[in-house]
Amino acid sequence: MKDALPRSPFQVSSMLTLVAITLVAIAVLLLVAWSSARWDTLLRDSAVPLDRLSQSRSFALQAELFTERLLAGDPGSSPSLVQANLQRASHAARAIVNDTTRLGRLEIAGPVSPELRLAVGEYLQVLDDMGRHIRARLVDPAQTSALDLRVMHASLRAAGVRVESVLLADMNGRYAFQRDLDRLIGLLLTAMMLVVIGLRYRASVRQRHALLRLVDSEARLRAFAYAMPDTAFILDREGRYIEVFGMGRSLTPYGHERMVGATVFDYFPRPQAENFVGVVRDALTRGEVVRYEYSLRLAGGTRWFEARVAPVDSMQRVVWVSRDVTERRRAEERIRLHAVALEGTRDGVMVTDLHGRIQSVNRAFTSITGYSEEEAIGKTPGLLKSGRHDPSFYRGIWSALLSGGYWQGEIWNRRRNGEVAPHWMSISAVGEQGHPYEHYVAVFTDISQLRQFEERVSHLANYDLLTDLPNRLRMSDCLETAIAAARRSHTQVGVMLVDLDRFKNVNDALGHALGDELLAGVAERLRKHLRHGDTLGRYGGDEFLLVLEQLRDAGEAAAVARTMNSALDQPFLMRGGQELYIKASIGISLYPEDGDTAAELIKDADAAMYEAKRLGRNTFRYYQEDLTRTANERLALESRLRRALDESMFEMYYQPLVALNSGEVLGAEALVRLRPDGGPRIGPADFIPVLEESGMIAELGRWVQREVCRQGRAWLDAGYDFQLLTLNLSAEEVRRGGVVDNLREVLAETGFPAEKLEVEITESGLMQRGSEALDFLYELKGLGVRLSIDDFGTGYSSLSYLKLFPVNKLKIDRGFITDIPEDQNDVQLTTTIIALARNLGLDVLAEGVETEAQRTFLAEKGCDAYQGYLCSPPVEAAVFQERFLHGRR
Ligand SMILES: Nc1nc2c(ncn2[C@@H]2O[C@H](COP(=O)(O)OP(=O)(O)OP(=O)(O)O)[C@@H](O)[C@H]2O)c(=O)[nH]1
Repeated sequence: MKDALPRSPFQVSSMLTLVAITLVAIAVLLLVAWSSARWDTLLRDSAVPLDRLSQSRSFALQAELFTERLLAGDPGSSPSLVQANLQRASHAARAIVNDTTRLGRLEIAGPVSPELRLAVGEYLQVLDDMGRHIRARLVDPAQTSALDLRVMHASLRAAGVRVESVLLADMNGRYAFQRDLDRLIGLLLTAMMLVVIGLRYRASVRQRHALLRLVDSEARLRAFAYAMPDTAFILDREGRYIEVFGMGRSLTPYGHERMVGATVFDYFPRPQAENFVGVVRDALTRGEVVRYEYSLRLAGGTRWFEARVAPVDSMQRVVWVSRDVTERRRAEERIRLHAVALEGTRDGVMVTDLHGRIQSVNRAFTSITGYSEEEAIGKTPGLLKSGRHDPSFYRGIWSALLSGGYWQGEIWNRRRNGEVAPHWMSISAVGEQGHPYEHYVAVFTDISQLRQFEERVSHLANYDLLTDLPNRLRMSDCLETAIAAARRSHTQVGVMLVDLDRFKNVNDALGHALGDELLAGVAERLRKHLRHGDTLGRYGGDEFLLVLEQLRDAGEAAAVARTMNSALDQPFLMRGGQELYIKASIGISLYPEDGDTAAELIKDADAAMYEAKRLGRNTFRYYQEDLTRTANERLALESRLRRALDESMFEMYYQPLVALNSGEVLGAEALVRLRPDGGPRIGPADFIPVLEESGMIAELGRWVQREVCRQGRAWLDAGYDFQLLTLNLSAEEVRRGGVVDNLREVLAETGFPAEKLEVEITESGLMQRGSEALDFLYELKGLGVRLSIDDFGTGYSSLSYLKLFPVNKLKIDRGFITDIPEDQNDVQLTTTIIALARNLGLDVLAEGVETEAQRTFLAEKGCDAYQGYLCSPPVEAAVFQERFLHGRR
């Protein structure tokens, strides 16, 4: 599109000047025309009166002449002719002031001045006198002589001269204005000439300036064109180089001076040259700038150019500005390759601004995290928070980025589907060189598989392939750790080496494969019998190592050894259907007695194991001989108790509970005893701890509850009434759970009234369970049974707890009663416990009352009831019934 140029102020003023000059010229021409017309008029106005005057004088002279000729007798003259001439002379003189004469279309009617009118009047006067003189001469020539006529004529001439001078004076006046007018016109013409000359001069000066500016501008443009970094050509439509500009011309393969005049066909292969000419013609045809990209083979290799081809319409030429875009194309290519690489990489990439807002993510980000680009952009990386790291972890990342601009490490992220996975992440702060940071770029890899692999490798390094048990290396570490922990907590660690007996025979007889299967079976069996917190490993060959932590005493290790031995009692069923039996010999060593390093303890256990082998296998041995003996005794007791449980060798004894004020037997405390079985006598104080440690206590507890309720029901059914039967719950029994359920079941089954059953729990047992005890007691209480706290005073009851416990009774431990009333401390304590119970609204019963003095003391202090030898020791049910229930039927 061609734009109309706006008019410059210079053009506008030039035009105004031209118009003004034209108007002035027209005015001057009009003035000239007017002046010339006036000149005509003036000349005519001046000539006509003079002419009339001259006619008048001429007619007067004629009249005079005809008079003389008539007098002289000339027949050609006559009086009428004289008269006619006189009249004509008079008429002509009058016409000077009165007559209007027409000259063509112009009417000459000069203004008549009074001076003229006066002069003409005088002239007519003289003419009249002359006419009279002439007529008088004609009548009487003697009277009036020719001289008279001559004199008259002279008067007439003088009057005529006066008229003439007036006329000339008039004319002079008129000529003065006309001359002024002519001078004015002359001045105007001169001024106009000067203005025109001035304008012409100014125009020529301007033209010169414009030319200079043009030259200057062209020089600038040329300098600019030469200095520009691009290459520019002016080409005609045939592809001929008209001019070459620009610094970039050095990039042209040919010296540009040489190029001018040549055509593109001289330098480029025909197809390419034709393309160039095509572009030139396209630009010319379309009349607009055409863009065109092309490449040239130059000395340094192929280079790319981007051309803008602009038509110069009027000349049928184009300006071809060509820029070397090789670097840009390479940069673009690099960017494209980077983008492709970024999109193609398996690493997740996330770019955030400095506030942590995600601005861009790649494809791998989406595949690793499950979040699409749209979902991620604008959010913060908090999107991926797994909850596995505490705030200080993230603070650490930020402080590393802010101080060093870089962080690298493992981070757990959450996928969109909620899965949590470990990622190895590097975060770098990035920005243009020399500028502050603008973005953070986080690159991360999902290392779940690597972790799994590492775990697998670590598993392989630490675990045995066949049995999947920790291997020797791992077990040594594990033992070291256990020793360190035991050292801190002052507890014992048991080390047990389990070596299969005659395993070689299995291999030899049945083959290695079956041996392997058996080994795996043994590992599985031993693992099943592990206690919580113990660790089993394969130490090598057919040897297993067991680390027992938090060991209370040596006996506990023996119990475990027995469990392991008996775990192998059952045959192993092989895949092939064979049943195999295998036994093991076990060596035990203890930390800290036998050593305080893993190596030492294992060596000791090994020695003990060889001892067990030597003693006939399928047994265990401590590293220290006497420990083995004690353990054996303990094991013997355990098996005796086991048998007693299995064969119902336990029985219940009942000790009466007596009201202190009335002496009435209120009921009995049921106490378990072991029936004589041929072995040494053994009381509850000895067997209850063993039962507790071996876990048999729960079984015994269940039996006791059932037996007491059964007996109570039987007595009630037989018509013996009593207030209550109490039974004991061991703290271990409570810990193992199931008491409430069992009791509920027993009460329901036996039909024994819950309100007649009292459950005693030791104070220390309750305290061990802390706040859980409260829940337990309420559950128990919910059954409707009574609750009492046994051995009160021996623990460290918190009063606040005591207030909360839903108990009915406190039982004062026998230890406080024995020395009453002699021991003042005991007296004081017992008195306080009784007062405390009263204050809390609880019943109070004293155990172990053996003397009357004790009974009296307790009665005085307000104790409710007692039990003890003063009334009766615990007795068999039948005896109790006989002695204390009979009278109650
Ligand atoms: N199948 C199988 N056998 C193994 C493996 N590791 C060790 N053994 C074999 O286990 C046997 C261990 O023998 P020993 O413990 O020395 O002797 P033993 O026959 O068990 O007899 P005692 O230990 O003295 O009761 C050797 O025959 C070893 O070859 C294993 O991974 N697979």
